[in-house]
Amino acid sequence: MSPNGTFSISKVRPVVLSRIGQPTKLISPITDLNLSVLEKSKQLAAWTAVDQHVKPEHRVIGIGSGSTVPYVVERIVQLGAEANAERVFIPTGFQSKQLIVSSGLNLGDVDQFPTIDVTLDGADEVDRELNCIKGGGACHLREKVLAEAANTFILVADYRKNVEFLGTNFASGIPIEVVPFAYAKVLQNLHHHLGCPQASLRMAIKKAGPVVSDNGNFIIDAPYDQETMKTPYTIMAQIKMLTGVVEVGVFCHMARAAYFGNADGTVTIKWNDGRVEEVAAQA
Ligand SMILES: O=C(CO)[C@H](O)[C@H](O)COP(=O)(O)O
Repeated sequence: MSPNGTFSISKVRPVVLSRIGQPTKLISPITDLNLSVLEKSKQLAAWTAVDQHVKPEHRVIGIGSGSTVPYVVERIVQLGAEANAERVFIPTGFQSKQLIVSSGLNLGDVDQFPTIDVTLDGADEVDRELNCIKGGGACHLREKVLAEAANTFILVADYRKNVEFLGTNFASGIPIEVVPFAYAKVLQNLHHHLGCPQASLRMAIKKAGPVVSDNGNFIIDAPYDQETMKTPYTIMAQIKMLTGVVEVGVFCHMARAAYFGNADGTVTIKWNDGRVEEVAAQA
């Protein structure tokens, strides 16, 4: 890695190391010299996940949202026009729809294809049991539908998202999509009945007023203490029961594996059976 934070190697011999350090399988070489360490880690996670989970026989593929997912699409495009000709790609929102279309891939929707072979998506944070926070980009309603519709749901993220307990680095809280007219009532419930006095309506940056989701709804961010976040299913279920809530950005027991690109060029893979693998590219 160069002092300015970019990878300075033009090509490396790719090797996958298992947990006990034995080479097991080849992965993608590092070839792009211009990406920052953070971007490279996202790319490594995404490419490795595509290489391991997008199978030749897969026909319906879910594409998630965020800044890591473009590398998923980049890798899928590299599989070639012939490999992708018979496939249809299902987006989780406006961003991934644009990505699919601009990449020349076939676009579908989940109402046409309610069963998906594999969905690959980003995450705001993932804990040791593969529970995750999603919705930093306000797409978690469609993301959860595509995660549930998928036979295999895979998370891709950079090293900052790999945590023991949710809420460690992602401090803004649990994203909650609510129907607009109910937002004040949901906030009141969170403040007074669900132990979250800091819950607030997410405001837009380059627009006056609140963030509006792709579904025309508002987003509330609800930060909870670490003790609460140690049992994310409980708080997720309680929030979901509030009338006016459309979806909660906590996904429990859904992912088969999470791929985290690391700053040193390795990838950590956490599996839903508790295994943890280290995948390394060696010069
Ligand atoms: O949940 C999401 C959007 O609602 C994204 O998947 C999440 O925010 C991760 O994004 P990034 O890859 O940019 O870190």
